[in-house]
Amino acid sequence: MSDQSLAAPTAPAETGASRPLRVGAVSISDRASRGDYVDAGIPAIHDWLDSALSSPWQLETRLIADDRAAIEAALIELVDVARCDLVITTGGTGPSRRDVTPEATLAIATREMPGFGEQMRQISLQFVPTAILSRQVGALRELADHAALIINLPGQPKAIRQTLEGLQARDGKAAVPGIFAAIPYCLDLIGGPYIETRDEVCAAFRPKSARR
Ligand SMILES: Nc1ncnc2c1ncn2[C@@H]1O[C@H](COP(=O)(O)OP(=O)(O)OP(=O)(O)O)[C@@H](O)[C@H]1O
Ligand SMILES: Nc1nc2c(c(=O)[nH]1)N[C@H]1C(S)=C(S)[C@@H](COP(=O)(O)O)O[C@H]1N2
Repeated sequence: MSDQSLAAPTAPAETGASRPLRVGAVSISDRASRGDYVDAGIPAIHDWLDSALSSPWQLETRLIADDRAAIEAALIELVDVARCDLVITTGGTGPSRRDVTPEATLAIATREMPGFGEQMRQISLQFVPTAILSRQVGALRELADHAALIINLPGQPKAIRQTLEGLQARDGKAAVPGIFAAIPYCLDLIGGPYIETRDEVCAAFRPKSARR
């Protein structure tokens, strides 16, 4: 975890109530980044956000190799320079030697948000027994005047929708809620824009007192 002095603990985060959500999408794959196959990670993140978000948003994308320094640099640039509110990574969360996305994320983060990793593994276990192999984390990077939530998704492109959206039961209710249901309120709390979702894809949950 990076030096806590990055965040000024008493400083209010930048208020972003009425601007578009800025999202960073980072696909981390040795083979996709050198062109062995076409990257499917960024399109999957884009398409899911497009289906789920009803309020305005913008996307900044990066395709990089499983290289810790490159991942850290991309995350820092997306938060500090591009001023993303939310950064979604895909790939590099497993146990292979080249999988270093969680280490890079925690190295540039100010605080971990353990619920995201826990919930994503719970969701993924409904789809694949190897879900326990993902070391994915969620974390905040907090600057004096801006903050972002960073979440790691597995590299398998199908996992992107599964973890963000969760699993619907036959009655249409969420059998296992996707992690995105908690993201709008998390963004409220860290000073990001107030975002809205399409209930049929992802019903955002906010306490009554936080609804507008
Ligand atoms: N960015 C991507 N675009 C398309 N398919 C991908 C991508 N990342 C992973 N996959 C697919 O998901 C599978 C599992 O992903 P995993 O992250 O374990 O790949 P990997 O073995 O680490 O290799 P690499 O980092 O070169 O993608 C891959 O074998 C590939 O079929
Ligand atoms: N939803 C979902 N989660 C998943 C998977 C998947 O196919 N779907 N693959 C698992 C596997 S096989 C691995 S090794 C880990 C890490 O994958 P990564 O290195 O591509 O991030 O994610 C796990 N989580």
